[in-house]
Amino acid sequence: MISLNRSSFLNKSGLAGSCSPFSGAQIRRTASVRVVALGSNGRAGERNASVLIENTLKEMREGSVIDDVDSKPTVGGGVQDVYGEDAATEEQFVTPWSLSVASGYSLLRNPHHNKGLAFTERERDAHFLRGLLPPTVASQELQVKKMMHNIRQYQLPLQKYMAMMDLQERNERLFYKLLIDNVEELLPIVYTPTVGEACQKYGSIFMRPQGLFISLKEKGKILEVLRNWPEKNIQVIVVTDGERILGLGDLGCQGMGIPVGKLSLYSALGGVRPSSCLPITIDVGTNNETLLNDEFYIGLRQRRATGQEYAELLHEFMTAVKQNYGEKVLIQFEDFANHNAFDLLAKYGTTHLVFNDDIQGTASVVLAGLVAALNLVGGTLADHRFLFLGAGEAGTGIAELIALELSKQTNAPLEETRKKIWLVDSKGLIVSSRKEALQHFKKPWAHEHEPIKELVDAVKDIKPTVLIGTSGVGRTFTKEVVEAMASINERPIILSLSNPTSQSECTAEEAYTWSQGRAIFASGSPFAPVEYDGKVFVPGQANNAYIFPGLGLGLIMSGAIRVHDDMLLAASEALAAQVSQENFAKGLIYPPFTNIRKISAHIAAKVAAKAYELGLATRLPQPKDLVKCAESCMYTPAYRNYR
Ligand SMILES: O=C([O-])CC(=O)C(=O)O
Ligand SMILES: [Mg+2]
Repeated sequence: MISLNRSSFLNKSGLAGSCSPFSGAQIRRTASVRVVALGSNGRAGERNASVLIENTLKEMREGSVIDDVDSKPTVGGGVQDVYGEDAATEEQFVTPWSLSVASGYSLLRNPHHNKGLAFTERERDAHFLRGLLPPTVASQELQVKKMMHNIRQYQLPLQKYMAMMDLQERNERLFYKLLIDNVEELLPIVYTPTVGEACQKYGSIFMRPQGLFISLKEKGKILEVLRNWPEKNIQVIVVTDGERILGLGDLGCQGMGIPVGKLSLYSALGGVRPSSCLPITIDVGTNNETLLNDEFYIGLRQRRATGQEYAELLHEFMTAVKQNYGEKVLIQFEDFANHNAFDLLAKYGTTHLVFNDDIQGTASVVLAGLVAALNLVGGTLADHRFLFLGAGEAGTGIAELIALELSKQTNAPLEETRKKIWLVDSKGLIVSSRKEALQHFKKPWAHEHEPIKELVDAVKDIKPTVLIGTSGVGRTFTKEVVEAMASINERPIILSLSNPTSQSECTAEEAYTWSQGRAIFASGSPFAPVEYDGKVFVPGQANNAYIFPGLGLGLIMSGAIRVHDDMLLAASEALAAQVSQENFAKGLIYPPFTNIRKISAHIAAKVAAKAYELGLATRLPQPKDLVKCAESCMYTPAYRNYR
């Protein structure tokens, strides 16, 4: 006997929260598929049932079940809850979708539906699970407690990472419950710094593939590859080509850890449903000799394709994504090398819903921190002078967003406000005499000045109030540099943004010690609190993880079709507004991650409001209360009850 256990039994309104973009007709049609399929489930109808199921699954895969139902506009953005699983409260029932042969075995092995020991007696009866589980029925809370206990036993962060990935592949809701309820503790595991180490060792620790791998071998077939992914309703893609993974450089195909990690934050921190998230790694080879010679390397064993070959593959990818998922799928570019990142953003920014997290997400989070820091140091943004070490994606991206904000605040042209911002790269201060030889994204920062080679001399000469590290090179904010900052400023603002921890320009301890406890410090990867001179200093984490989940949610829920710089400013403003007096009192310029879902809802609301204001939102009419809308859209990982 074959049973198709897949359906959506929704709450009465059939809405995924009060803001569902979902039409009733779609929902009825989806539900009826299940009724028909189960209706043919007797022995006599077995063959017919299996044909019907095949066809139904094929239809669902191709989207016709969901898409061709209604002449009215249907999905206008929003966080789709296609099967109503998240709309259902804990009291309401859903049916888990899984194809089984008179056994719940496949249900137990389906990470979207598996609840392990939390399957109730009733569910064990209804879903052929008897005997496949030991007799105990455990609550999700108890499972969380046990998992956290187990994870804390591991000595090495990488072991914790592997345990978390294993859980994600085994029981998705439990994974997200763990992550959401223990965000401060687990963020450094599923994200920076541990994810960096995981990418470096990805081939050796590789167990089950996560995400979609698109290599040069798939040229000409990318649309087919996308269709191999089991989920049809994708709303967010994070894509990397692995060439600049954090500050660790070219990790080729092993960069997959990054899109996987970023998207788990989309769901945990931003409430975007996991089934609508798609991690992708584009493998065009690697120039990393160590990996090319590593017998466990999982990617193409060739040097990187460049030029036309690269551009063609990327273009096929971008075209296929739009063709398969439509205009409103968000594509987040992540950890591309400078030479491709700026070009891809410029090329596809006008035709696709794209943003580059390293250029724009990082810029937004840093601007938020600087605006918040004004509460501690006083003055306006225009009263400050900014010096960067590192003039790549993050450096020039942040610089440009600061200049844009300054221009809006002071009505001065961008060319003028840029002059308050100075950048140092590996060859020294970026000045006009170097202009000809500079890469295009550095040219706007080539101001009139004598050449200066060393950072410390640039600090002494420019006298910045804010020093920002985006170099990808660890320990470059030396004692001399920090002391110079502290001799110029009562409260020097020092941001060491490079990731992971090994690449941070200085440690929290160094920043506080060398500035005699006067620095306002934040870093890209987390540092533990530091005790100095009998006082405890809590460093902030200036990481784009504050921004992209809320930004993405705002784009999706408004049905935005393009990302605009003003949305990044809106996100930044929303984040800065979430820093409380209590945080300031501790010297913090970012709120703690514990409240991140609330923060993301506020960011999403501001971003969506901006999308409506700019005429870039397609989900109409505009919901009245965007914060409520964002909150009601959010995925929650509590188990659903199965009928
Ligand atoms: O992933 C992170 O932690 C922040 C980021 O985008 C990067 O460093 O490339
Ligand atoms: Mg990145």
